[in-house]
Amino acid sequence: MTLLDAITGPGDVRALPSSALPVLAGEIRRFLIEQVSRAGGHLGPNLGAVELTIAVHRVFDSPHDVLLFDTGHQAYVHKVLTGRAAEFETLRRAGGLSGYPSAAESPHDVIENSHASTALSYADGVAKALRLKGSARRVVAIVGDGALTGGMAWEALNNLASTEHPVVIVLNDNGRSYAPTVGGLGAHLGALRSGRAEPGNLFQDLGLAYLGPVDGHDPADLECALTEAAALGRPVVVHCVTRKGKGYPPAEQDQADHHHAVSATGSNGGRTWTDVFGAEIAAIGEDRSDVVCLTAAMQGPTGLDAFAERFPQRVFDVGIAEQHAVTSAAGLAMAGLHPVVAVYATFISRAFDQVLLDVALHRLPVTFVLDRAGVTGPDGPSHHGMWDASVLPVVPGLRLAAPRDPARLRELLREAVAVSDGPTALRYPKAAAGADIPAVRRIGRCDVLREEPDPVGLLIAVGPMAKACLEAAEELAGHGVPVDVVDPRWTAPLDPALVKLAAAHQFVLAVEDTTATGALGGRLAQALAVLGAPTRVGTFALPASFLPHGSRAEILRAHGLDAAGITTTVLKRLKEHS
Ligand SMILES: Cc1ncc(C[n+]2csc(CCOP(=O)(O)OP(=O)(O)O)c2C)c(N)n1
Ligand SMILES: CC(=O)[C@@H](O)[C@H](O)COP(=O)(O)O
Ligand SMILES: [Mg+2]
Repeated sequence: MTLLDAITGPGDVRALPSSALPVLAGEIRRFLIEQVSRAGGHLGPNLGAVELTIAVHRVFDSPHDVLLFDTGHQAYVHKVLTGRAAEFETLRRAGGLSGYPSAAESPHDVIENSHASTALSYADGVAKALRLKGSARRVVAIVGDGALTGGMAWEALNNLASTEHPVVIVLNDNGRSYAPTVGGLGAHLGALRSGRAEPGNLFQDLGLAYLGPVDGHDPADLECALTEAAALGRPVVVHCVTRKGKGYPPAEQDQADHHHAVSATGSNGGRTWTDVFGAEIAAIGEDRSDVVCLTAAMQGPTGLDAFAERFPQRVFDVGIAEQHAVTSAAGLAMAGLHPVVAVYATFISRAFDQVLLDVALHRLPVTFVLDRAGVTGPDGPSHHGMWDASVLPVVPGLRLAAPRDPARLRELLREAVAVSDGPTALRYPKAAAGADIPAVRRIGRCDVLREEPDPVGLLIAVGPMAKACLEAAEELAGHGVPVDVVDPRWTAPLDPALVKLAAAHQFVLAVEDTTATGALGGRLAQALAVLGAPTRVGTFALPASFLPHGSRAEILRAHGLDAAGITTTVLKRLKEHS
């Protein structure tokens, strides 16, 4: 029986003698390495948070005290210490443990959103409420150095600094996001870590108490500092210095790669959309010296490494700061360049105002490349890229494209960076990019992929849905239901040629890897209604809800967005209207 076997909750962690803590930490590391290497997930961040999380649970009393994990990818140790070790076999799998805190799993879990830089704002709000309710519960925010590069974090610190709220800010400083933390803050934290804080202390200058730097892998140091912080009764930063991947040499030596380890079964193989983008943007960089790229602390994951290697002066990592990235891109465009902002689709939501009023209002040539669009998979509801294709079409002058295959990604990316009078955006999923799908002919901006002599309907295959739509069309032909298939390529604004093509069919179904609200199908239906066309238009997309984690294929299949589901839906809807 190991110490870990006996941990059913934080009470068991607090009951351990200090002498047992290094043994427990070692057991937890071995457990994480085994579990995460098999299932995939955030190995490096969690190996770095072992002692820190043990200390937090020994000094504070969750769930009476409120523990707020920023981003939440480093909460595996928290899950182990709150009685969920036995469920780790199911980590990030459909129906199993989430890779982030989940209130449905435990009363110890609070923030479910995996978007960084939010924990201090939650802490500010929770602390204000507890104060008004006369509660003595304490509030603890565990925040990474990378998350501190997000603007929200400083909006919250600005507020917290003017209060006497007992908020303990555990700064988990390993000096990195994926890559080393950038900017003046990265340098300042480095100076504080080394004790060379000649320019003073940013946190103290704001009016916050500061304790540190503390060895984030020394249980006694950590408990002493957290106990002192808890007794202060005012907002305090406990600056813990940790190492990402601690205790596992491969993760310590290649910290970026082990930030998010792929499962032992490996990825689904094959060239990904990100690979295709990465090669093409580097080629474009050769042809267009005005093209520059921006990343929000995710140069590698968004495929910009090749461009950065070739053009180091033309790629800008702004930290986890998507809002700043977009408006800085607006500045770059105002000064005559063509910026490409590469972010995951889910994170562009954070910068909608900047896209709308800092870029589009000025009709600036900024191109947004939205990776991980649509159903993302194991990262769960706040990582699915399900809202960009609904919100971006309301931006006046913005053109949105969805490539169906590698050739179209290259083609549409070049079309996008050739636009000089407004913003453009491309979106593609976290998946193998598959083979090229040739067009029969082009109408307007659309590619006709299949054309029947006497079709009963039209499938509008948006982006990566093309393959499943063509397979469905083949199945439908076997049922004596011939349908045409068209790929719009540019999904917003609506192509008049697409509207005209749809008006020529009795039945049209738009198949989309995005939430149904605001999708292309709805906008097409409105346009056809204005024309008075008799066409029946349907949208076949994801529900307007938060989808749990699982594999991309499982989730798409569950919502009928595979060939079989599309076939069934077409037959069902044709029958309803017969
Ligand atoms: C708004 C937002 N942008 C990007 C990401 C992707 N992301 C996940 S973890 C991470 C790095 C976080 O660094 P840090 O806060 O220092 O935590 P660490 O992994 O070092 O423990 C990033 C950029 C995110 N989760 N949220
Ligand atoms: C927590 C976070 O936002 C990232 O680490 C994300 O989990 C990475 O996902 P990918 O594996 O799709 O790059
Ligand atoms: Mg970090």
